[in-house]
Amino acid sequence: MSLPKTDPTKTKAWSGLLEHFEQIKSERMQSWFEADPDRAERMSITWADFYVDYSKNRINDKTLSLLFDMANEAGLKQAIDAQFSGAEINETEGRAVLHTALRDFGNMKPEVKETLAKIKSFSDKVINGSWKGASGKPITDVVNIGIGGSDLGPDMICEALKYYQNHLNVHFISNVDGDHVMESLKTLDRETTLFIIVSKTFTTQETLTNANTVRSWFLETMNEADVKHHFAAVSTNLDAVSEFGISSENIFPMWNWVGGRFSLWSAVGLSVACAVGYKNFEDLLRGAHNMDRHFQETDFNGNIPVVLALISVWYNNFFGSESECIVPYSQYLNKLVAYLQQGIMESNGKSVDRNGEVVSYQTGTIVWGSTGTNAQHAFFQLIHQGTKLIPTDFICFAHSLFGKTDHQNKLLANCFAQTEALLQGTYGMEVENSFKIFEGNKPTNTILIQKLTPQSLGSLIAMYEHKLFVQGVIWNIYSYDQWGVELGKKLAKNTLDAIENKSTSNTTNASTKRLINKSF
Ligand SMILES: O=P(O)(O)OC[C@H]1O[C@H](O)[C@H](O)[C@@H](O)[C@@H]1O
Repeated sequence: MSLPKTDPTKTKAWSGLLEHFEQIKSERMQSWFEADPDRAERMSITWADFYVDYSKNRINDKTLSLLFDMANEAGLKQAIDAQFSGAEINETEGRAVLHTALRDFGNMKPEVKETLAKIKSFSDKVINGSWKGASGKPITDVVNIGIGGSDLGPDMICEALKYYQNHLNVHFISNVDGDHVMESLKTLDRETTLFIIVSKTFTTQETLTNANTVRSWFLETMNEADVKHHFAAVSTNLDAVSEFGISSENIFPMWNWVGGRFSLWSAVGLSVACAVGYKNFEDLLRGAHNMDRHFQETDFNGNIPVVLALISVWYNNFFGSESECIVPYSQYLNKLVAYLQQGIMESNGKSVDRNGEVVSYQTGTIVWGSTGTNAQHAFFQLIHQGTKLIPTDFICFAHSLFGKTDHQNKLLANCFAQTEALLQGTYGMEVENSFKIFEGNKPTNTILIQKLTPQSLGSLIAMYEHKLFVQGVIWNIYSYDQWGVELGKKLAKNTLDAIENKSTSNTTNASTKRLINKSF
């Protein structure tokens, strides 16, 4: 089983969409709402504790039907089956893509089960204090050292599930910036801190540099023999971890069939299990699995990731939208966008198709955003009155966690009101002058979830994972490699040699040469 290799622009549906776009590109959503009282009901999906309203989009039934035709012609069903079957759909790296297998409790690989049991026992001990530091004190602080997929996921989840957090403080050291490392260490007590080094490859320059610096700092007052009480690691490269000096009982495996940006469901989530307890970590995984099943089993027209992906393709490839915005109305989700940026942009930032040909159409969207209501007072002006069409996802929760009704009502009112303002603008209204005109007709999706729980959070993240996969399938690209990151890494190595040796004789570019010389 492999991924189909269909050029989307050669499908019948693509030609149909081009023609259809010309017919409806200037139509106003407002008039569709007025003409069709069932629009909101028809263009929404209720699933588990999710209500997804996609009616405020510049689509009609014909658009949807053509988009579904395109998905069929692109072989989306076959692609979904190929992914879940464990086929090597990451062909350029010769790997399967099975992050979904990490959360499939009914059908779990023995090595995954075993690792989950190890995560449970380790995190239980750290939380209940039976895991002792070298001097016999319980752990108070857990520090995750990793970058990219080995940092963004756990950091985002720990922040999102703060409400469920126990007494442990969690910290994240990611950037190779030494100031970041030293700032993070400033308040930590060596005797009560546990460091988890997370790196799929265990070759990442930033993580290894940071891990070495932290170990030297640790050894300023502690002994080599104490390391095993304070350092754990998560990696596929078990030899390199042992070489670093971490004892085997503190090593957690991960596997090549889990991409870094999809790895929070593996032992990469160890800091999450420590922060919120294993039960909540498992609930997160179960929530993701529920979304996996929805994605795998639901017809395209009721399938949340599929519908959201196709609508996004519609704006990207027909309206020419370059970016999309994500605005969660929950301060807990303030790291969600950074996390999704890696997932979405590292996956779909590709310009060669699955046949090895340079694409003739747009692929990966630029994803950006921040939490509401803060974003309203920052960049919303541009979405409302700027010249660009920026489809926006509004994510909100029906119930808050602390039950502050007054705040919650205002938070939701702002969220819903923004989608309406973007839809209506001042169209048909009398305004004093042209500066006060809001064009409106700006597309939004609203994802209303009952409550922020580990389970609903798991479902939400899995929703975006599947959405990006569907887009990659349609664009005929390989979403699961990331060759583009490699060149910069190579050049950084050469440049480091120049900086360290204070010599630019091997630096060819004049601008880089001057920059290096100015830094001495
Ligand atoms: O987990 P590591 O092997 O240290 O990799 C960390 C990160 O490295 C690179 O930047 C990759 O592009 C990312 O996908 C990965 O998450």
